[in-house]
Amino acid sequence: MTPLLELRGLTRSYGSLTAVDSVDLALAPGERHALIGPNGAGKSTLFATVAGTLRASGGSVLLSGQDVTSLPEGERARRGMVRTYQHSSLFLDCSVLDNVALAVQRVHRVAHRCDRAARRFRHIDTEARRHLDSVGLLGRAQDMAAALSHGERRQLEVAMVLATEPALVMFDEPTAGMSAAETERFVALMERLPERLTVLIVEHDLDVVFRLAERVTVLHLGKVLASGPPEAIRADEAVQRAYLGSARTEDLFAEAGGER
Ligand SMILES: Nc1ncnc2c1ncn2[C@@H]1O[C@H](COP(=O)(O)OP(=O)(O)OP(=O)(O)O)[C@@H](O)[C@H]1O
Repeated sequence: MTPLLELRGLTRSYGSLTAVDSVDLALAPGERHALIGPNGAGKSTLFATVAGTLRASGGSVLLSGQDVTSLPEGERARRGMVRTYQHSSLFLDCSVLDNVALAVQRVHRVAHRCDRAARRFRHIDTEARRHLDSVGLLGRAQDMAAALSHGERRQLEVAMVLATEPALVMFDEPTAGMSAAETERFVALMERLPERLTVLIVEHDLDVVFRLAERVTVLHLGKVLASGPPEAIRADEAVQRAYLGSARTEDLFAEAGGER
């Protein structure tokens, strides 16, 4: 089967520093894949290079077998590869519903403005409400986005991503800054995402990673140190050594062998 996402020798340098070094990776359609690694391992750089936010210095990125390496981020998004940002990308002075309507409009290629005209087409309104419902925010549809809590804003961003009808969604540390309750709600939302969606997630909270991911890739010094199912990653001695001395070592092994 053709991988939904494939990286072949993907490399990104900053001057003489090779932050991402010849990374090979393949995600099957519908796979939930997490990218982890100690601080400075190259996760953010790899993520941005895959999304097209950063240019690759070498190697290639293939989406459903098509080489997208030379395409800018917007064109990759139009082809179904959508990323989230650590900082919010919402229109805070628009309603919650209008934020999603704008995302739906982009898919239907209708000119977008944050006012009532954004929803003058019934199908856009219906679609936007459906996506809001799927993330549990339909009850907040008429509120301003600015009135949402941090966790709710992240839920709204998921609705906006879903509205673009992506094949691959790349989440950049989605639970950063969330309370425990918000994280719990967010993980439940991620677990309810449509099965056909392929997900790549960079996440520092290893508890979240081990709950959501079917496969985990560990980066260390820009290279793939290990890639496999969560249980194998936890048991991997090279991974344990890479995390040694990091505050996250405990997270990595806290649940080893335990049930979730
Ligand atoms: N814009 C930049 N210019 C120069 N070096 C950079 C730049 N961005 C990152 N680096 C370096 O590249 C390496 C990888 O950094 P990157 O941020 O990708 O790692 P990371 O795994 O995401 O780290 P963290 O978990 O701390 O966010 C590090 O050595 C970092 O100092």
